[in-house]
Amino acid sequence: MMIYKSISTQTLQRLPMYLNYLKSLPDNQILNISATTIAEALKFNDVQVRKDLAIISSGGRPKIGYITKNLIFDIEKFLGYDDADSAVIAGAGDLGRTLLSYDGFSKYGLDIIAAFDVREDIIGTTINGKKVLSSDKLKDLCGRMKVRIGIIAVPASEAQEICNSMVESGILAIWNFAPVNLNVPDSVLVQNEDMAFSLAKLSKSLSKKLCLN
Ligand SMILES: NC(=O)c1ccc[n+]([C@@H]2O[C@H](COP(=O)([O-])OP(=O)(O)OC[C@H]3O[C@@H](n4cnc5c(N)ncnc54)[C@H](O)[C@@H]3O)[C@@H](O)[C@H]2O)c1
Repeated sequence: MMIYKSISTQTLQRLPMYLNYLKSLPDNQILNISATTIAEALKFNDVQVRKDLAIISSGGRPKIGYITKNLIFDIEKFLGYDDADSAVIAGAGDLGRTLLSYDGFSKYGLDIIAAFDVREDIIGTTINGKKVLSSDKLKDLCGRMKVRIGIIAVPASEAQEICNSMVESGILAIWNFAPVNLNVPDSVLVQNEDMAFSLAKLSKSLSKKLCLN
């Protein structure tokens, strides 16, 4: 069994890119792949790629590289994509509906089984085959179905309360899109998602670039 060393956020962010690239290769045509080839394809530094891959896979061989399908397996295993986790979404508004409509999450081991909302006109509807249930049912359903991931797409004012219900139901990880800092016990993981932050970074980089020109 591979014992993983600790991993930086930057490495963690690069792993899905390696995975996407490897999965984009034609089936059964590229049996072995080197860190250098991956680095060239993604325009990354090859020393960096070699270091990243060495953390999550022991399959690299000098001059041969990695067996492609084994490397895909090792990255998926490290990222937990090999074992689908059930998830629910709180809030089936604009963002919640968009997330529910995206089928690609299953590739990342995320199986969204239902959504919860408070609006009578939305409750009982189905979005992309997923039922929207009343928010009152969240605790009971998540507890019974042993749901591990909760996605928060409710207004900021409602986010902490819905987060509390998720934690009480046994949810272990929260993907939070609401612009609030959630209070959770240490045992619960929270990943905050903020497009405004990414946009601010982009806009700052753009103004720096324009100043240099
Ligand atoms: N992270 C990002 O980059 C990003 C991008 C867009 C929106 N957001 C945030 O995501 C959240 C949702 O945005 P939206 O545009 O979909 O809003 P929206 O108003 O379209 O949808 C919110 C939904 O939550 C429901 N809701 C309200 N209280 C609830 C509760 N207690 N339980 C369950 N459902 C409840 C509402 O009925 C509504 O359907 C907001 O907090 C918004 O700020 C974040």
